[in-house]
Amino acid sequence: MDIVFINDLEVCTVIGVFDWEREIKQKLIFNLELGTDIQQSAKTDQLDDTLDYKAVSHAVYDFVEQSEYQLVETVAEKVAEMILRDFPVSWLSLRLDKPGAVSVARSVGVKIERGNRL
Ligand SMILES: Nc1nc2c(c(=O)[nH]1)N=C([C@H](O)[C@@H](O)CO)CN2
Repeated sequence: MDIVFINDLEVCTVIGVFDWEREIKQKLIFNLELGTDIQQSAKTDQLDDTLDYKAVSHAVYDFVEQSEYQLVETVAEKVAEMILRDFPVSWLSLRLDKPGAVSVARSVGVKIERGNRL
């Protein structure tokens, strides 16, 4: 299995459990490892034959920007479901940071793995 990665994708969105958090937008940062097969595209040198990291990045950005979940867990799960459904990805690792959410920590968040490693 090969990996296409996306680092430090930032999205401002409604996220959080407290009343004040429903009134503002906060930054979420995504780091993704996407399991796919890059061998065909390496032979043909054609974008159509690979996982387009630009297309995935914009799909994640648009999905999260329009979402209004309370927990980072839910955002992570829904983004993982969308990627596995809409792109040629068999397995993924997703780290979601909510920087500044806890005053005594630089960042907090979740990391999940979904799908099957081929
Ligand atoms: N495991 C989680 N813990 C907490 C979350 C969360 O999404 N997952 N969220 C909050 C609040 O929204 C917090 O980010 C506000 O500072 C608290 N704990």
